[in-house]
Amino acid sequence: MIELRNVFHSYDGRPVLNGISLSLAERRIAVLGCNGSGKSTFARLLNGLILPTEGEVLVDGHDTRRDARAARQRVGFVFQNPDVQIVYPTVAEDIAFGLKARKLPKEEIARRVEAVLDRYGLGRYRDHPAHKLSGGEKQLLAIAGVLVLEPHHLVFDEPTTLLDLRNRRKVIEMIRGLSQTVIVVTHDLDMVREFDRVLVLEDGRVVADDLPAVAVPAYVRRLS
Ligand SMILES: Nc1ncnc2c1ncn2[C@@H]1O[C@H](COP(=O)(O)OP(=O)(O)OP(=O)(O)O)[C@@H](O)[C@H]1O
Repeated sequence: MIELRNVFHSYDGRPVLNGISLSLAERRIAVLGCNGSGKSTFARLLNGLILPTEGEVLVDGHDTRRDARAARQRVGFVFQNPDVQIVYPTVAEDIAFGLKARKLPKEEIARRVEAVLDRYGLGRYRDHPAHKLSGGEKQLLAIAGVLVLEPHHLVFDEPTTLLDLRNRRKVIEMIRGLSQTVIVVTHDLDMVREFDRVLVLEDGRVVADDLPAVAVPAYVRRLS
């Protein structure tokens, strides 16, 4: 479970999140909101990429400030743009990167990389230059590179925004098949219809927190 306790965040003294308290335990949680409402800031607080200006974020009881490493290892983060996440020349090397950083034995790294390549249909790209993949394939690679680390929770920041229809479907399928808790920031209202919970942010506050059937229409009404 990820818990936010009276969380505030400001950039250079300008408040962006204003006193959010939530327990996130459902398997599929979406975060909706207009541009600038604070969604990315919210998402980044969940794995300690950003620390709250005030308040606390706890990941399975680990405080992202005091126990940053343990908190971070539990929450995988997938950025909107996979280019910021892909750092190594080939697909297999890129997936292995996070495991090497954790100093796991070579055999275990090889085993886990192969398992993820197979599972997500990336096997044929094993030795392929990562920068030559299509946008959708890059997004799948970025997700695979996070999943290989076996996080308990996954945060996606607008995972389908840059994708065409076919790749959008692939990524949605991939997310659907995950066993972890998944928190997705998105503008994709279709994707969230099957989720367990939808949060709507406005000016850094949660203005709706409900099942999709209730929260999505509430969000659409607020837009009009
Ligand atoms: N690093 C930063 N420094 C200063 N201001 C920032 C920074 N990151 C975000 N902001 C500002 O904080 C506010 C909230 O930004 P945030 O990216 O969290 O919103 P968002 O809901 O994800 O928006 P979008 O849908 O456009 O991605 C915006 O006004 C933004 O300009």
